[in-house]
Amino acid sequence: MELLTFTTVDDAAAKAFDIIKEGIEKGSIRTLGLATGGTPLKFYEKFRQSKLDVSNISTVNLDEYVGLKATDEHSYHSYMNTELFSHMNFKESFLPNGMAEDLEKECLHYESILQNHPVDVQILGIGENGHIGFNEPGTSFDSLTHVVELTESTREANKRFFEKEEDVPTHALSMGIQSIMAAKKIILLAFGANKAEAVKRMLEGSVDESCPASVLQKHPNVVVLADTEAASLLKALC
Ligand SMILES: N[C@@H]1[C@@H](O)[C@H](O)[C@@H](COP(=O)(O)O)O[C@@H]1O
Repeated sequence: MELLTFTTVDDAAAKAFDIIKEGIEKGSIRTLGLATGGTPLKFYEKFRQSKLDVSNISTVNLDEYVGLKATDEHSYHSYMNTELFSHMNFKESFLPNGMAEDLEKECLHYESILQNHPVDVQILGIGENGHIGFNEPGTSFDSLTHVVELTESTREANKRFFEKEEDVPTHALSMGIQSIMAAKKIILLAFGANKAEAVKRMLEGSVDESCPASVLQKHPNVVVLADTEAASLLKALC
């Protein structure tokens, strides 16, 4: 895994966008994997300001809450529309449908979308407990898209996007770890001191299902773009 550290989130987001822009312009990116949360917001700002032509590009998102309509302002559908999709001309964009009547069937359907749209570059954030997508600690490294019961720590961390913690959905649909690992390249963004422990476990800990992000040590092409705070516990930098 390659690690690049930056003094500002802005610089890290610019680097992430440069990698994506180059891949799109060279034609090596046809499908882009996208993430939500606070971490990629600056990256999306750079993306929408670029006015890059993405009419040949498909996108797939990592996850969606169960029980929120696409139009609900708290859904990841809404987040993506606001931050990126409504500003750009992507060919097509896919997110799991958290309102599907049969969630298990929806997971299989989403996996077939991923099979038909192999991800060239996947953007990832990381949870404070080392989760990627919504794959909480203990998730099998063999997992495909699945229904997840969110941990209290994840609901607590995400309550800032809602009026109150009770409003945070208890379940989500998430690409599995195996689905994420299928991407040809992964760019993981990590910002802030609250991510430092997870970043350390991801890069320097054992590869273990108790830290989902540690699986990335087994991927041949991962770049971690971190700010100095998120990288502050790493041995090489101490
Ligand atoms: N499902 C999302 C992840 O895709 C995200 O990477 C992570 C970190 O979120 P944030 O960027 O807001 O810290 O947790 C959320 O729960």
